[in-house]
Amino acid sequence: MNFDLVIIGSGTAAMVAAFRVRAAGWSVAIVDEKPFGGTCALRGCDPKKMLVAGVEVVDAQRRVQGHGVAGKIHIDWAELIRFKRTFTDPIPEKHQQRYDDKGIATFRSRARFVGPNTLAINDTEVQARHVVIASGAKPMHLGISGEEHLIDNEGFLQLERLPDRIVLVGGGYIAAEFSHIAARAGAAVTILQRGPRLLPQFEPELVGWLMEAFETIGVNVRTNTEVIAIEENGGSFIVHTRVGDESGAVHADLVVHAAGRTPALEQLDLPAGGVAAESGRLLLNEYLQSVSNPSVYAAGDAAQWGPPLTPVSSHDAKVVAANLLDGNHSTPNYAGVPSVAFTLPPIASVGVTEAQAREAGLRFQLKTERTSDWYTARRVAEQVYGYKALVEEGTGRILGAHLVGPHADEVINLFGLAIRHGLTADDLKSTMFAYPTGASDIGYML
Ligand SMILES: Cc1cc2nc3c(=O)[nH]c(=O)nc-3n(C[C@H](O)[C@H](O)[C@H](O)COP(=O)(O)OP(=O)(O)OC[C@H]3O[C@@H](n4cnc5c(N)ncnc54)[C@H](O)[C@@H]3O)c2cc1C
Ligand SMILES: NC(=O)c1ccc[n+]([C@@H]2O[C@H](COP(=O)([O-])OP(=O)(O)OC[C@H]3O[C@@H](n4cnc5c(N)ncnc54)[C@H](O)[C@@H]3O)[C@@H](O)[C@H]2O)c1
Repeated sequence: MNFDLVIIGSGTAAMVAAFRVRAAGWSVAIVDEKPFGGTCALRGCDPKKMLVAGVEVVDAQRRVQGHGVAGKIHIDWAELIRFKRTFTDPIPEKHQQRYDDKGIATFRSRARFVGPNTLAINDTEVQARHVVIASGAKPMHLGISGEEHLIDNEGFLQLERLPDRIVLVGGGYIAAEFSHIAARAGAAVTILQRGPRLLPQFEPELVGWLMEAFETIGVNVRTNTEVIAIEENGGSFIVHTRVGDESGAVHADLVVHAAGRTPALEQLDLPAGGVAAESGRLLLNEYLQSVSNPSVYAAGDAAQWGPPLTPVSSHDAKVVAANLLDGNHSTPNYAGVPSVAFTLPPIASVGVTEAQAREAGLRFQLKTERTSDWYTARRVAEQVYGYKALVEEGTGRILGAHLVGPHADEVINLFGLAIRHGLTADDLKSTMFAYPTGASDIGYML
């Protein structure tokens, strides 16, 4: 079998690249060992946010108690998971149908290199003029005893029953988001974070304000706490920890991996394809092309050239498709990529942080404030609301914006637009945003 292009993976990066290259008339094949759809649609962003939709109601109910709304509601976990499945279950077949309609060949199998332009798929050797590695990321290997007891994001999002005691190992995006879901659904949740604070990707002050929300819902957050072993104990688990020189233990019915993800390259037999990698990362040039095998490109979480986020996977795929079709000319541009952790309320960030701006020697004006008394927060009885904004001296361009509170997940996109397209603080201030909306606060943040 021969193809102009074989794409390893069927997530966002693979799908976007496949459609673009196929539209130009190339023969294209997609190969994934899991059902088609990838992490975001099946095991990440989308199913997670369907669970968030349920617990948002519980959160709103808590906030407005005593403000004209009475009565208690609760999460029926099994029903919430069924609701999620109304979205996720049909996806693989829908994607298969789309590939069939466009004449893209599909393989449900693991792929590995057996030569620079040859892949082993289903025990068949497939020749590929080009290969795109869009194999995504997988939970990092922790190298601790009892690691096999961890479930990952896929397992958590499929739980038919919510266990009573849940431990999340790690303190980044997944721990923050899953803890907010599980605690509001009734579980006792503990986060064990090796680092000194939760969500190190976000501004420390804003994370500090958000910690009140973790306290309110009873999430037990332990920082500077490294998980060193997981022991099975008659159907439940003992999670062994180290805090400085002290050791400790936490009992749990479920232990979830939230300790980082790394490019999924192990199974690909990269040396057989002459594809260079170092410390678990592909060696790529600025066109997202392998430095050692020019037939091979990479996109999305597998490339990890930009932040491991869905819009980045899509952007990378467009860059790679353009380079495949018209020769190397397109390079990724990650300016203004917003990032949100979907806690309740959400925390969001785009552009440089204050620490990055100082380190880079940028000249900027900084405005930061906790704004629990602003109308946007008071209207929904939310205490956690605040921002930090960095505006470049001289040009007035927005360098960074960081938000926590109601609508942060939507408003951050306007700052993203400003950063990506070089808009200034005056441009944003002179824009008439609908009132009263989250965006109508932007003028006061600058
Ligand atoms: C729990 C969770 C929540 C997330 N939430 C968000 C969010 O809210 N917003 C956001 O922007 N991002 C979010 N992300 C990140 C986002 O999901 C990823 O950045 C994105 O899905 C990556 O897409 P991709 O196409 O690069 O890879 P993937 O979608 O991961 O696709 C890779 C595919 O390759 C397949 N594969 C791997 N190796 C092989 C092989 N050897 N042979 C065959 N197939 C193989 C895998 O089975 C997989 O299906 C989240 C991630 C997780 C884990
Ligand atoms: N909303 C979103 O955009 C979203 C949501 C979920 C996941 N994601 C993506 O998925 C990736 C993975 O998410 P994640 O939360 O697993 O990783 P992360 O990198 O956000 O956080 C991992 C944390 O685990 C800690 N850790 C590592 N080993 C540990 C140990 N042995 N004991 C205790 N703590 C330990 C680290 O200190 C780190 O802070 C992220 O990089 C993100 O890009 C994005």
